Amino acid sequence: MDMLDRLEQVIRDRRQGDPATSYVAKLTARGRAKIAQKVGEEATETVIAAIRDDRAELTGEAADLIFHLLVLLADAGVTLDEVRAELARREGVSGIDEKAARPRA
Ligand SMILES: N=c1c2ncn([C@@H]3O[C@H](COP(=O)(O)OP(=O)(O)OP(=O)(O)O)[C@@H](O)[C@H]3O)c2ncn1[C@@H]1O[C@H](COP(=O)(O)O)[C@@H](O)[C@H]1O
Repeated sequence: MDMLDRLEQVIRDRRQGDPATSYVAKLTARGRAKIAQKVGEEATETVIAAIRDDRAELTGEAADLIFHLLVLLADAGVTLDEVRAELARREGVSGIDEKAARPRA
């Protein structure tokens, strides 16, 4: 089990926790739109750090982005293994295009 798998498990465990003591529980209680908004904010901060060429800031913002994306995926019931399977599928797609990259329903 790698770091991301462990974090995914912690997020699953904390979702129904006490919002007073758990950030995951607090953000989850605010609803899907708020979680998605946070992902958008963290993505923007990641982009800004990359454009500024600030390596340390980019690393921190990337961690924030991945964490919030995992919270969003958990809320939507999408697992990291499903995302891995999609990426693995694309490994076999030559000259990937938008249609080929889109997950199959
Ligand atoms: N990786 C993280 C992680 N990264 C960032 N954050 C929190 O994300 C929040 C982001 O701060 P912001 O100012 O953007 O958000 P905010 O203060 O809620 O303000 P709003 O914009 O939402 O109104 C901070 O409170 C950070 O502490 C995280 N909180 C938790 N984790 C992991 O999740 C696990 C479970 O956390 P709890 O649910 O708190 O137990 C922890 O053990 C960590 O491994």
